[in-house]
Amino acid sequence: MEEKALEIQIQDQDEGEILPDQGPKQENSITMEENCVIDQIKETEPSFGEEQNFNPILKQLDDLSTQIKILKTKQSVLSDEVKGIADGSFPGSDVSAALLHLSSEHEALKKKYLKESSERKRLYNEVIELKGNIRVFCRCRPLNQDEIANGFYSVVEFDPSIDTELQVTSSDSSKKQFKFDHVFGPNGNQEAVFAQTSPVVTSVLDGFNVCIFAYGQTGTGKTYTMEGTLDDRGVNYRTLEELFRISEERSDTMRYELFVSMLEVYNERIRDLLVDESNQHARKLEIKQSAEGTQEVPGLVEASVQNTVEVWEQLQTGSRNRAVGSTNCNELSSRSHCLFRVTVKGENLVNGQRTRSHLWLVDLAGSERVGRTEVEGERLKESQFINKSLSALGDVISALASKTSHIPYRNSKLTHLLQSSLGGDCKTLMFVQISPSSADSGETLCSLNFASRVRGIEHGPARKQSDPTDIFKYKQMAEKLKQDEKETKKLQDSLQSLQLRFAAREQLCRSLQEKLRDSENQLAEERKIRLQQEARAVAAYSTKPLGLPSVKAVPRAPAEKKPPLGPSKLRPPLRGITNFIPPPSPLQPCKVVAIGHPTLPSVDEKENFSRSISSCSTKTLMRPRRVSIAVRPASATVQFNQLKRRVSIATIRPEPQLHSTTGQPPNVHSTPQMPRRRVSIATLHPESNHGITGRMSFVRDPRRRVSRMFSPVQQSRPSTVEATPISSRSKFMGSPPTQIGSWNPKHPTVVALQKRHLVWSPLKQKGFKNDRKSLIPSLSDNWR
Ligand SMILES: Nc1ncnc2c1ncn2[C@@H]1O[C@H](COP(=O)(O)OP(=O)(O)OP(=O)(O)O)[C@@H](O)[C@H]1O
Repeated sequence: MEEKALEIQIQDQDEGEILPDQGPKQENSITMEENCVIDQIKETEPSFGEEQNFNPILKQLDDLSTQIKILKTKQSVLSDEVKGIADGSFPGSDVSAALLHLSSEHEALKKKYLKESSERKRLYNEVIELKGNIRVFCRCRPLNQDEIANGFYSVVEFDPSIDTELQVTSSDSSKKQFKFDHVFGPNGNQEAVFAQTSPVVTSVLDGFNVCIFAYGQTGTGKTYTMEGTLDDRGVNYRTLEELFRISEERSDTMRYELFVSMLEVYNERIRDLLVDESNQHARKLEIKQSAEGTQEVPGLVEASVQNTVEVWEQLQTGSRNRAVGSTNCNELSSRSHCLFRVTVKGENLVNGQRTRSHLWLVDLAGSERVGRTEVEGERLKESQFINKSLSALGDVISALASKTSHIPYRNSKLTHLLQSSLGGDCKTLMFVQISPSSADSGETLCSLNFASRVRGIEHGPARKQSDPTDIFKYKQMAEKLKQDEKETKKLQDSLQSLQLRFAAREQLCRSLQEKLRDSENQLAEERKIRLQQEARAVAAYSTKPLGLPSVKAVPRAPAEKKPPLGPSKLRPPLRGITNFIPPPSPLQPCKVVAIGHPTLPSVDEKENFSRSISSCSTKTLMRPRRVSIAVRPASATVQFNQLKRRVSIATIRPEPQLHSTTGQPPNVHSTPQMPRRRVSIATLHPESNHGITGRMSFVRDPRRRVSRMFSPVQQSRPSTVEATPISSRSKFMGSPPTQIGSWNPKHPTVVALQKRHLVWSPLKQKGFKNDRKSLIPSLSDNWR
């Protein structure tokens, strides 16, 4: 015991001696302690020091003392070295500067790397999205021995040059074509299948949820595709292999941890397949929503896996525990949905960012219809549950396809579990497994139709990566676009109607132009005749003795009468006429008194006026046939208009005596409320009592335009002339009236002048595409 204590003491002392900060002082104290210990031993051992009683322990001590001395020497050398280093042999400022530079460079590179890494992720994700976040592959197994033996044949055709299409001949011999993201024929091997699958799978390492499931009739190869065999591994194993490979590749910058779980949904119950059957009863697994909004199964075993060997072990364990039944379709038919979940936890070693994502690999139960499997009892119940969950899957897919606000994920355990992996921001890949056999053509068509529905889903992944403000902006833009479209449609409609109206107007205008031309010709003709008549009248008058004032004496030959115009000639000329001013007449203008003016001329004045009229009556014949009279209500003087070819319109105040003079009916509208209505004024007639017979004044009905014009040839009935209401604008614009009341203007120009304001030509309007030159302005110009 004592020896042991001594040994420990010495060891302690040795340890203490090698400490660099203990100087020579400590060394001396140790030496003293050593001597002291030797003395103590000598005391306890009386024979100590004698040759014959030499103790091997003491010899050992001696050796140790020598060793200690050697060590002490070494220690002193080392401490001298350390002192030397501290004094100045350590790398100097250059090295420090280089180190600083390197560390800043390292930081910059780190930043660059992070940026590039996130860009790579983004681009990769974009590629996947472009390919489709929900992708559907179709895989057809080869005909098996039984089928060949039974004489069944293949009803599925593939075109080797097109790997996205297949054709199925149904029982009624009709052919139906289907198109998917990829089609694998009976010769398609597991490698080829995984080559197309791997881009989706690796998204899980970038933090995206992924779901791959195999759907199809029993015995079509769902388990073969997902699990495969020992010699020919399926998607599950290959996926894990790939994940390990990539995580190894990224080990410099990322650290990944992989966990696997395996569960089964059997008769709407969740079973953990990594737990022995004996322990199952104590556990009841339920789906709960986590704080992050994902669906979790608390209590589900998550086995950590480091390599593919471990993965394969777990897969085997799960497969053993899986509920497998027996039906007519397939002896090893799985009667449950098998879900293999890989949880990937990633940590970015550069920036410390962490991710957690799930990859679901699902082998669904057979999709065949219940009637086909000829089962009863427990098997029937299983089939019903399977069908219920598969139809729930179909409903979810259908709701996603139609973009309804409510997706019925909770209608079955299967869809509830896969909620975060179907639609939305995850990647989904579906294998539709089919049998080529003619015996299964009905089921094959059902499966393909279901898969086509899945393929019809429009993915909406942009939600995940889009900025909410961007979404709002896009929404606003979309709404604006909608409104713009509506307005454009409205404008197009109105443009169309305007074009129709324009075409109608143009047509009308053309016909009016035609008629105008006719009228002009007729007018020219008529004027010629008129001038001849007037010349004759002047000649006859000049042969008579002077003092014959009355024009009445001038015999009027029937031929001199202005030939009446036919109805078609009543069509008024257009605006060219309204501005027509005839060349100044060589004759004196005829004075005219405005009737209805407050300062009516006296009798003498009237006589003088009558004489004047008589004297100029023949001259009047030489003048243009129409004169204009304008009466200004405020003016006290009689105004004579310059003889023009236009009829002016006067504004008349209500004058009771005027009515009595002109024999107007008492109900003529002359109320003060309508003093400014315009009326048309008639021309003179030389035979009038006052020299102004035939000149009528009308107060116009506010709702009707009334015009009255007397022609010299109509002198026989001046007082019976009735106001002729001008037909409405539309009437004017339409075909010429065949009957215009009791009074028809005989001269087309008169009619035109009365209505000139109503003439409108669309051809005059600016902005119309049709730039055909209207005849109207040119005619007008000519007239001017
Ligand atoms: N592409 C294929 N190439 C070769 N053999 C295949 C192929 N697909 C399936 N098989 C074989 O067909 C049989 C049935 O396959 P599997 O068990 O995978 O079908 P299943 O759809 O999973 O059936 P269940 O719904 O009953 O699970 C298996 O023997 C499998 O080896």
